Amino acid sequence: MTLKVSINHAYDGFSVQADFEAPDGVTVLFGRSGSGKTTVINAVAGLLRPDSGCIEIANRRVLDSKAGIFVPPHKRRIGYIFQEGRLFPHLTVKQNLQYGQRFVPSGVVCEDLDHVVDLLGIAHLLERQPVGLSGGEKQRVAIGRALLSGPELLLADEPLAALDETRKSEILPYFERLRSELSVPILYVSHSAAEVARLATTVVVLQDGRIARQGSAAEVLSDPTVMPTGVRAVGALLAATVKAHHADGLSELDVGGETLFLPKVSQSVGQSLRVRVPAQDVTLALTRPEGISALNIVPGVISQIRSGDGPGVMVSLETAAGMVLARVTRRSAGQLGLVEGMTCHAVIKTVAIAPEDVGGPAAGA
Ligand SMILES: Nc1ncnc2c1ncn2[C@@H]1O[C@H](COP(=O)(O)OP(=O)(O)OP(=O)(O)O)[C@@H](O)[C@H]1O
Repeated sequence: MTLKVSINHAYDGFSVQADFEAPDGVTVLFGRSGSGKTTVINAVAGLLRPDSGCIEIANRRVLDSKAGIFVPPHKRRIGYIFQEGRLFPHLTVKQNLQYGQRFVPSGVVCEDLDHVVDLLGIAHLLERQPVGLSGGEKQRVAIGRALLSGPELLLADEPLAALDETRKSEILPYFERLRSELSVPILYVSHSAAEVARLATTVVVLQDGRIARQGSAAEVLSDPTVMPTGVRAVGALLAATVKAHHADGLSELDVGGETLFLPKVSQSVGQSLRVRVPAQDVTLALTRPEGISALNIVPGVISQIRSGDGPGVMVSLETAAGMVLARVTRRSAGQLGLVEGMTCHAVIKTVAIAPEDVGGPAAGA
């Protein structure tokens, strides 16, 4: 099932022009505040009628301005997850979930309540009222309600934005499960590189109402020219497998034959995962360093050196583990004589990799 969007919409002083396709999996609409993300997602939901354009959900045309087609929101077969759960306060969790089921069109086979409850780990909450639930619990119920409405597309507008870091990391694995266990595509709005790294199958970057780039999470996160959140968020996305967990709190990963030690990850041995390695946490050395505290040293060949206006340069290193990026100063690059084609070593501090940089499985990475 695919979502196809081609819309134009103008406000006073700002216009949005977006043309993209969202295949199965999670498509993240990635952009700064005010770049037009909500305008696009609201047009898909039918909450906004764009000036012109076409939108297709699973081969059904829900908008065609030329043909005068505009399917209202409740007939679009969309599950919408808002920033804050928006549960009905007078209903129990179970009743909130059952409310979603009222919208399943007759003849449509939909997710089963028990399966959704299990998927989201909310069985123990079913008889509770929303008032006592944590932000993360509310959001899981809201996801469940959206799933139970028999959607052909899930829309999530910054669903983690209202949560603190702990709650965010509690919810992210559920979105990962939705991505791998359901066939419903998800259009997910975010301005967080970590969420893109964890979830995105495809990324659509919006800048000033226009699509600046569309590609895989690995491609977008490694391109300093399109990163909406600035150069500090640029990094490589590596596909890894858990090899072992050690008693000293480290996990050992295999990344294309290279070994990477990280603070203990939650995945079990044999599982695949994605690891985001921020470019600014990578140091370069011309020879394999010795007597150094960093545990991860990965050799590679410099494939690209990009410089912008600032003091830093972005060095891409082709390694057995995949492309690793290092952000170093222009001065260091000059002193080391870095040039494309040169062999050097990426030094990655274990503790620089945060838990939110690690997710799994690695599908679509
Ligand atoms: N109803 C409106 N009338 C006029 N301008 C609007 C309207 N809605 C949005 N805009 C403007 O359009 C631009 C894009 O807004 P939009 O909400 O789509 O961006 P966004 O990327 O979702 O931002 P945020 O992450 O802050 O929600 C902004 O400059 C906003 O001020």
